[in-house]
Amino acid sequence: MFRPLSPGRMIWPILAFCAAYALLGLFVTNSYHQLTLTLVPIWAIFGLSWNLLSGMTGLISFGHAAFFGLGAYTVALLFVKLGLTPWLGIPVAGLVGGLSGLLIGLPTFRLRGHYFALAMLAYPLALLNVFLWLGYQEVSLPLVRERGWAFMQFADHRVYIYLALALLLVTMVAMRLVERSRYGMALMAIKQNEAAAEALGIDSRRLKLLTITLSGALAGAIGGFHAVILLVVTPEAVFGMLISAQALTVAMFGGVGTVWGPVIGALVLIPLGETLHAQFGAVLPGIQGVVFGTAIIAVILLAPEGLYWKAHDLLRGRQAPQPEDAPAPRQPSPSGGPARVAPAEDAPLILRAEGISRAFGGVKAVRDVTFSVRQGEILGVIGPNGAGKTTLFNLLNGFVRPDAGRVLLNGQDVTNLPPNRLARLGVGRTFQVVRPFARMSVADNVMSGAQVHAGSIDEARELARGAMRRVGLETMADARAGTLSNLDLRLMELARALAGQPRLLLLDETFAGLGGAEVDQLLPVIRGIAAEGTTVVIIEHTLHAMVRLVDRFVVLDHGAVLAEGLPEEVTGNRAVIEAYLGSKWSAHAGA
Ligand SMILES: Nc1ncnc2c1ncn2[C@@H]1O[C@H](COP(=O)(O)OP(=O)(O)OP(=O)(O)O)[C@@H](O)[C@H]1O
Repeated sequence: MFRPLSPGRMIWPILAFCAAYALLGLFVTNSYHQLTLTLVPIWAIFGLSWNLLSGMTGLISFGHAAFFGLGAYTVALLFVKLGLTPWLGIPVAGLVGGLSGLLIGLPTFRLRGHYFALAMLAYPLALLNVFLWLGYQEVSLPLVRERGWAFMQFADHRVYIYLALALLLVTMVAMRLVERSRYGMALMAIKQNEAAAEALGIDSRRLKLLTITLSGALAGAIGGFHAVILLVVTPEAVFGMLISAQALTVAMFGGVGTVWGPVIGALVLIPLGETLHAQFGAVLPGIQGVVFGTAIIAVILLAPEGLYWKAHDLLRGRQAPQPEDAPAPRQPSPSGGPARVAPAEDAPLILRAEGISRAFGGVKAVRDVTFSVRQGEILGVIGPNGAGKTTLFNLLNGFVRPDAGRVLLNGQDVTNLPPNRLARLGVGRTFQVVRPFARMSVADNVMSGAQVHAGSIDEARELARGAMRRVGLETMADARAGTLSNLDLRLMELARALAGQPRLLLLDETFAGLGGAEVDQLLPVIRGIAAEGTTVVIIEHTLHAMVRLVDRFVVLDHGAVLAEGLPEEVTGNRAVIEAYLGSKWSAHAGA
C-alpha cells in the first residue's frame, strides 16, 4: 500500500472516473435523475469522511449524522437569519463540523471499541432533540430568483452535479494523498494496534483528535451542501439514524479503508434507494432504510470487507503469481549470527529502575523493583504467571505509571513519560500478540514502525529496508503479511520495532507459539540485534531458549525481584527453583 506510486498513477483513475461521470451528467435531462446524480457524490463524500475516521483508525462511528446535521443547519440558519450565501455558509459549516468533531473527540476518545461506537450514537440523537426544542422543526432556504448564482441556486440542475463532483474529486485526491502520507501510515498503525502504535512513537490521542476534526469538517461541509440541494432541513432528515447508517453503509458496502470503497457504495446504493423510493415510496415509506439494512446484511454475508476488496481478491486470484513472482523464501541466519560479546561489568547503564511499584486495587503487581541494564546487554526477565513481568514492561514503557519509584534512561528521569515520548528517546517494544495488516506487504507493515525518525515516506522506506535486513526478511519484503508463518510474523514484528531505531528494545514473549526449530532460528537474530548495539530486555517463558540467549536474568515472583544474576547462578538458585522452575528443571539441570 505504501509502495512508491507516482502522482499520476494515484490521480489518473480518479480523474478518469470524474470525467466519465461528468459526461453522463451532460446527457441526463430528467430532473429527478439529475438529483440522484448529485446525491451520489454527496453520499460518497459523506462515506469518505466516515472512512477517514473509522476506516483508517478502526474507531467505528455510529454518529456521523451529528456533523452532517450541524453543517446542514449552519448553512440553512446563516442563510435564513443573516442572509449569508451558501458559498460562504458551506465553509463555515465545515468549520462547525470540525470544531464539533474536536469537542466530541475530547471526551469520547477516553472510550474504546464498542463503547466508543455506542457513545458516538448518542450525539446525533441528542442534537436531534436539541434542534426540536429550539423550534427548528423545519428550516426552509428561501428561493432567490434574481442573482441565483450568488446564492448557489441554479435553474440548470446539472450545475449541482458538477459542483458535487468537483467536491468529490478534491476529496478523493486529498484522501489518496492522506493514504500515502506519514499521517496515513500513523492512522494505519493506530488501527492495527493502538498500544503498539504508541510504542512506535505515535501520539495516538493527538492524531485521533486531528482525524475526527478533519472528518467532522468534511461531514459538516457536505451536510451544508446537501441542505442547499434539498432546500429544507429537518432534525430527523439530518440527525436521524438513517443518515449515520448511510455513511457507514456506503463505506462498508464499497470497501472500508480505501478511497474507492465509499464511492462504489454510493454509486450502487444511492440510485437503488432513490429509484425504489420513487417507485414504491408512496406504498412502502422508508424503503431506503430497508435497502440499506439489506445491503449491510448482504455485505456481512458475502463480502465482509466490501465490494472493492472482494473484486480486488477475485482479480488477484485470477492473476495468481507465477512461481518466479513469488517472494524468495527467507534465508536462515548463518551459523549463530554476528559474533557478540557480553558487555563489560563497567559498561554504561542504559536503563535503571529504582524501587518501582504498582498496584491494581488490592493486587501488588510490581513491588519495589530495582535493577539495571547495561548498554549492549541482553537481559531476561522471567517469573511464573502473574509475577508482574508485563506490568514491569508497561512501567518501563510508559503504558502504566508507577505508584512509587523512578525509571532512568541514560541517567535521565523518564518516569511518567508517555510511550510515544519514550519511543522518541529510543525505547522500542514488541507485543505478545502480533496483529499485522494482513493485506499489506511485509515492507509496508515494517514501515509503520519508522514513524519516529523518518521525515518522509522515502526515509521510512529506507529505515524499513534496513530493519528487514537486520532480521533477514529483506527477500520477503513484498510478501503479503497474511501469508507469513508464525516465525516470519515474529521477525516482522521485530523489524517493525527496529525501524524506529531503538537503543533499548523490550521484547514481550517473542518465542510464544514457536516450535524448537523456529526458536533456534530466532535466537541468532536477537543476538545479532544486540551485537549491532541495541540493548535487549526480553520477557519469556521458554527458559531453555533464554539460558542460551541472555547475559543476565532478573527473576520476578509476586511482583518482587526474587533473584538476579548470570544464567547459571539463577537456574541453580534454590528459591528460584522452588518458586518457578520446579523439580523437573533441577533434575534436568543436574542431569
Ligand atoms: N490492568 C490490570 N488491572 C488489574 N490487575 C492487573 C492489571 N494488570 C495486571 N494485573 C494483575 O497484576 C498481576 C501481575 O500481572 P502481569 O500480567 O504483570 O504478570 P505476568 O508475569 O506478565 O503474567 P503472565 O506471565 O501470565 O503474562 C496479576 O495478578 C494480574 O492479574
